[in-house]
Amino acid sequence: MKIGYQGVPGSYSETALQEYFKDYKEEKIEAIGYSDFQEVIDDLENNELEVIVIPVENSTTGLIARTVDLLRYRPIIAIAENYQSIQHTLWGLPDSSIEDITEVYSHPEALSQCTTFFESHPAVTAKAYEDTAKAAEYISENGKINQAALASHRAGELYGLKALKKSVQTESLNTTRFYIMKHAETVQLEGDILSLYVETKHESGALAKFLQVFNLFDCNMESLNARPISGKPFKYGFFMEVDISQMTSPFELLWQTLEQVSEYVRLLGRFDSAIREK
Ligand SMILES: O=C(O)C(=O)C[C@]1(C(=O)O)C=C[C@@H](O)C=C1
Repeated sequence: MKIGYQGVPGSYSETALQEYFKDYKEEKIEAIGYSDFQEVIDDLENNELEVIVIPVENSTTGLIARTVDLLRYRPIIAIAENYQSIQHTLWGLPDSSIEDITEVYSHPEALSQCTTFFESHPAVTAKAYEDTAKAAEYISENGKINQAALASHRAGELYGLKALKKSVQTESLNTTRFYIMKHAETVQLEGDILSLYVETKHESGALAKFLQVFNLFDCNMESLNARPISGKPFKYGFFMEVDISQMTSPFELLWQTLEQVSEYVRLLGRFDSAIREK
């Protein structure tokens, strides 16, 4: 089975993939790293890949808009979620020390999870890189004593680097949530959590009407995020997740009602919570 992720070996996405599929025995797993989220998602849509693992939310910085914005109009669907504790280590060359460091490379998301480190080290410049593990690889290959990377324990070890500081992230409980996604045609929908994206009608109370449906169907709202709609300045679409475990009506009825009160609604995922007690 071909599974796509963004990054190179040692990235957090690869770790999420390995952990989620660790007990999978049906066929051999081929993990394929991509440099770009758009390409990973395109290849799932084109059936070049069977599954993808992508980060969608972080406990420190919130919605990962770079990825979820790409999911809005595509026939792909999340069938599960996975949570990873993200503990960033500052990795340098074997003979460098933290006082030598003036440039720190990492994925933009990882850099933004470590703002207090940069505030307390004003001489250090944050440099955006494709992914955390690739940044570690770059430090190793570039051989400059003043450069370091923020990356996982596994990435630092894989690329032969020295840990200059552990747990650099601002929040000790820093956690990233990943979606495990498949092509919509190949999916059997089940699970208590619905992930959806909606654009409401342009009339007063339209969003309130949409949300009222969840109240009527005994669905518990878990999250709501507004994102700008491309090509429509200052118009917003909404990402939301709801828990339907208390719902007694058929799913189809809920869905028909949501379609009636929206301009556009797409199911982005249906799965069981990986952390909530049943
Ligand atoms: O660069 C990586 O290691 C990734 O897997 C990407 C990513 C992200 O996009 O959020 C994944 C988890 C962490 O939040 C930091 C970076």
